Amino acid sequence: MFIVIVNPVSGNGKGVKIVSPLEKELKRKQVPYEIRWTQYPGHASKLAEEASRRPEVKAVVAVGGDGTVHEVANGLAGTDIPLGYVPAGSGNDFARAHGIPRHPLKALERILKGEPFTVDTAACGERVLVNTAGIGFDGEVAKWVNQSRWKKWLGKFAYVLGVIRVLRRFTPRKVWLTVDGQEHVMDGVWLIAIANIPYYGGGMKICPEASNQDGILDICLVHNISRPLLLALFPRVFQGTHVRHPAAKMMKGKEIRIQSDHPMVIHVDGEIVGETPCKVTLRPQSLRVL
Ligand SMILES: Nc1ncnc2c1ncn2[C@@H]1O[C@H](COP(=O)(O)OP(=O)(O)OP(=O)(O)O)[C@@H](O)[C@H]1O
Repeated sequence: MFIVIVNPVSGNGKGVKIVSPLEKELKRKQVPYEIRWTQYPGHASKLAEEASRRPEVKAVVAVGGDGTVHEVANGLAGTDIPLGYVPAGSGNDFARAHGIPRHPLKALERILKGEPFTVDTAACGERVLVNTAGIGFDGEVAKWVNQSRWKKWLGKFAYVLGVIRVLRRFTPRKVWLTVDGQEHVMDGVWLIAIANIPYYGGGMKICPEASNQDGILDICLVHNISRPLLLALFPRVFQGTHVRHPAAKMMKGKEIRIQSDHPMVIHVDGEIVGETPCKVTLRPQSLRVL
């Protein structure tokens, strides 16, 4: 039995549109399935957790964007039930990182092949991080994008608009960053990204070396840079060449603690989860993916 969890608001309604061809294909292939529609933010986690307790369930398939993957993975991490993904969002960074086809039927074909592999996740408070967490400037951008009506019209380009908007008013902070027990005290910190995959915000390659199969988290901290220089540096994140700039400090670690002189907004996989202080801990090989 496949449980298909669909977020009807993802991708400006794309999630809804692709359900009918998916159902047609599942019926044609005589694959037993159930469709579950999410009714509110957070519902997908609950549905996935319930599904994971049913012995007849072989996999849970998320249909939506990275927010839906995040929620379904939160319900499945630590269990043996694999996560399948049919992309229907605007960013689709999880799909990009795993080479999951954009075409729904091709993505389904891959799921039905049934070749699961295991990936790392990380714990951030109560949440399981699958893709990337962003603290500070990134958190503010994610907050702006999630609340903005522009996402509906601009898709992933809403993140670019968000960067420009937030840049004008963001104040860099003093940060105490502890990576595997080693403390770094940094002034003028704009952002700290903690990555399990290279991308966030719809293809921005914030930590080009990040991999969810290497047993370590990648960190990109940007500090001591003026507003105009940060704006000039920004386009380089799409190629991942920002890492060569002296304002970008790249690190790796398994346990990361962050404190700041002022609360900084945190997003986990694009969802706002709170403010600093926070702790992110690697959970190696904790999620099965199809
Ligand atoms: N029925 C619902 N009504 C309102 N919001 C929902 C519902 N179901 C899920 N959500 C919320 O919708 C939000 C957006 O979902 P998701 O990230 O999957 O799509 P997206 O924003 O289009 O894609 P992406 O994150 O890849 O850009 C998530 O925060 C999720 O919690």
